[in-house]
Amino acid sequence: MRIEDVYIWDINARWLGITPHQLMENAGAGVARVIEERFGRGLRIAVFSATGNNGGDGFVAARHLSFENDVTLFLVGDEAKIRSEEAKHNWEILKRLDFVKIRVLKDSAHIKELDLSGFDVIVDALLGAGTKGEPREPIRSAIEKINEYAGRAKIVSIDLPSGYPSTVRVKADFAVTFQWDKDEYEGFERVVVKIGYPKELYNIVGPGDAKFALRKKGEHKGQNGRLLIIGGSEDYFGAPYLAAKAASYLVDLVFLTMPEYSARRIGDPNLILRPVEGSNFALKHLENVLTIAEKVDAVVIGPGIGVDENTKAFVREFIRRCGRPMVIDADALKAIAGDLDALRGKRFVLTPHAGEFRMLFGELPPAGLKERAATVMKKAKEIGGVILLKGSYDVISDGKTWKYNKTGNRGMTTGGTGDVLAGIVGALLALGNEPLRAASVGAFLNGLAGDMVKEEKGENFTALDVAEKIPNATRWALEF
Ligand SMILES: NC(=O)C1=CN([C@@H]2O[C@H](COP(=O)(O)OP(=O)(O)OC[C@H]3O[C@@H](n4cnc5c(N)ncnc54)[C@H](O)[C@@H]3O)[C@@H](O)[C@H]2O)[C@@H](O)CC1
Ligand SMILES: [K+]
Repeated sequence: MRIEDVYIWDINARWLGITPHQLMENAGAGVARVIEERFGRGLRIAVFSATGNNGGDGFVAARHLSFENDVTLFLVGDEAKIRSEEAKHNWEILKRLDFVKIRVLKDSAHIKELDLSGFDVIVDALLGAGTKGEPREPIRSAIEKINEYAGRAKIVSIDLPSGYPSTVRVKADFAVTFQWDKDEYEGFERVVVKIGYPKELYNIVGPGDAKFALRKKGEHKGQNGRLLIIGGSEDYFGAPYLAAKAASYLVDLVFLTMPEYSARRIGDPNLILRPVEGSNFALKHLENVLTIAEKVDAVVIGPGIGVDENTKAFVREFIRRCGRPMVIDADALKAIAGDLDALRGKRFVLTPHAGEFRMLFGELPPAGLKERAATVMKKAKEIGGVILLKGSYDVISDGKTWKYNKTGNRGMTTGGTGDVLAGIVGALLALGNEPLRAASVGAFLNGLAGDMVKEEKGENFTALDVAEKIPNATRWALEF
């Protein structure tokens, strides 16, 4: 597991309603269970907790262990410094118990005098994932004290040997780590216990993914993404406009290239217009549009671009020659159906609904979520890119893994919400996100914006309403 995944899953778990209290209870109980399974019961056990959540896990473990063992809890530090609600809660419980002995060790002098020779097991809950730098006093003395008993008592660390990764660390027999065993932990034995994170976290898209995707990179104009939207035809100008409008809330610069005929109807100062002559895209525009694409970080092609044969040839050639990550949407999907070779070696997201999926791959996606995911994953693998299959649950895959998104509502069947989605995904690509993350978070934010509009207006709204709610959806995710 990567630290990044764990960060995202933690936030998404909270979004699903899983509380820090539940996690701490399961963590502490898991530690107690492992100790009793390995060493039996009727033991004399010392638990060393400091004032962070690692210490909080220690408070819970002490309570669970005290049912059948003789437990002493050593608090290293000042009880006023116990930080989180859940750790405080568990500390207050411990203080009400009469069969758990508590000793508060505020300074190193008291720790140095300790005699731990009567204990069979020492539980180390001093420092965990929140450690910064070498352990400071009085925790450092507590680590040294525990290490005096290495080989004599069993030493079990919670999450990490306290002090890790510095060399001043507890010499643990093993550490009990929680559910997501991080790859970067090494040099000590680990026993992994599950603490109630559901399996959905591997696949569901939530605010954790969004927070990660929306981190700002730079303070200067253009450093936070430049996006090009290619779309519009004699029949449509609203679709590319909606995509551009949506993207303009997320990136610094949005270039909109459209046939002059429809570009004339757009007067939005937030967008940079780059019209091409005539009423439809055709091969003669290719070099010009490729030159514009060189100046941007990502491209969206397709909204309202139409299905004129010359336009389709333009789309195929553009995709073949463009070196930027691309969102290929709407009519552009029609242009590449039957010529998926154009995608070879490209970084891209296709955004079909079920009908377009069938047009591309010759089969309708199955109905059940897992079956649907398997199909999307297989096709994504075949074409070497990301597919975002739109539906009541959106399914996204890069061929290696898959995600699904549950935000959104029936009101979003209104025309143009797909264009908004393409714009958001393009913007997230332009911000430097991997196509899988851009597509997943795009689906999430689009649906969330739609849900926010529904709150206000009911189910009858327009795609422009959705686009205009993107700042709110983004803020909600960043503040979650
Ligand atoms: N979802 C989660 O994040 C879960 C976390 N849990 C536990 O929470 C732990 C992380 O908790 P926290 O983030 O509170 O961090 P820790 O409890 O690891 O440590 C933070 C505390 O130690 C202090 N500290 C940091 N570096 C220090 C140093 N070098 N010397 C002395 N003091 C130092 C900080 O000021 C802070 O008070 C995990 O290791 C795990 O045990 C579990 O309860 C399960 C769920
Ligand atoms: K620890």
